Amino acid sequence: MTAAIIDGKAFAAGLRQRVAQHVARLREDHGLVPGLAVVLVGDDPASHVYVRNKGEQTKAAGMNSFEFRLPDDAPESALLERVAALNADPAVHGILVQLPLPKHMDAAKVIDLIDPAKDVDGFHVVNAGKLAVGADGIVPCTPLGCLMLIRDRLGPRLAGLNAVVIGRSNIVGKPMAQLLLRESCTVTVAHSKTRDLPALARSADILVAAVGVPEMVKGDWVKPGAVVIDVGMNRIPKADGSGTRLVGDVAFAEAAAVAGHITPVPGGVGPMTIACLLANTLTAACARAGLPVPAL
Ligand SMILES: Nc1nc2c(c(=O)[nH]1)N[C@@H](CN(C=O)c1ccc(C(=O)N[C@@H](CCC(=O)O)C(=O)O)cc1)CN2
Repeated sequence: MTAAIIDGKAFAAGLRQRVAQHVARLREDHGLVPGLAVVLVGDDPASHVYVRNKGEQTKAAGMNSFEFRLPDDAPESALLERVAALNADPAVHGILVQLPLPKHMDAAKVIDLIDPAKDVDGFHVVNAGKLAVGADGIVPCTPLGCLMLIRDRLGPRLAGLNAVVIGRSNIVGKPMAQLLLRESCTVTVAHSKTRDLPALARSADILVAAVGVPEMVKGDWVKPGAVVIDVGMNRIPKADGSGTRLVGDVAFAEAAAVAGHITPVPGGVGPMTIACLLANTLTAACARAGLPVPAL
């Protein structure tokens, strides 16, 4: 079997277009322009690229983009003050603090200060709690994007399928498991202490790898025909020593020989993250205005 490749880049482009159409209607019918504020602390080169892309894609969708930068050695209080000001700003519907933060800052404390209604990352405990109890809230972008890609391949009815999520982070693994549970999948969350992970992975109709270990999931971990979603983004040295290349948590060629559907890295889950951020910002703006939240 050779898996069908899930083109996250194309799917994300379609989602951004649908968001832009809703944004245009919101402006025409209600004079409302959603606004997204992104706060970047420090000099991490990858974060700078992600934040620039977020700004460009926000504007391309017809929304207002506000960007704030703080130096690497800024005190935590400066970031907390910025978040408090954005909470109070009526032009801002979504707030995102780019992670990772410098070591002297406590990400949990910063996220805790974000107004949950503006927490377009869906990382606040209020939004995590809403997801856990099945209430409407803001869902973290990467797992939301993964679910959209899974649904696109398997249809809306995932009930009864076995899903294995490798990784238990608050940002991806746990919300991914909650989303699949909400779809009535039978969900197992695996982690570094899981016994016989290859056998567990082989039981999965849906296998999500979000562990941060380059090419850890081998071909013989994959059930024939499974949907394999690779959230990993790992830079490893090229074989000829001429720089680095990006690989996922899945050994792509091996897994693609067995799976039914598989996301590549790059071009799979990654582009969905920013597209879902735009969708969450639209959702937050509609919710605050008391307007129906569009189905995307
Ligand atoms: N506050 C947040 N911080 C971070 C998040 C997040 O969702 N919220 N996620 C990541 C970074 N990230 C967005 O912020 C992000 C990462 C990767 C991509 C992407 O499109 N990746 C491409 C490859 C890019 C490359 O070549 O390096 C792909 O996979 O095709 C988008 C967004 C951590 N921080």
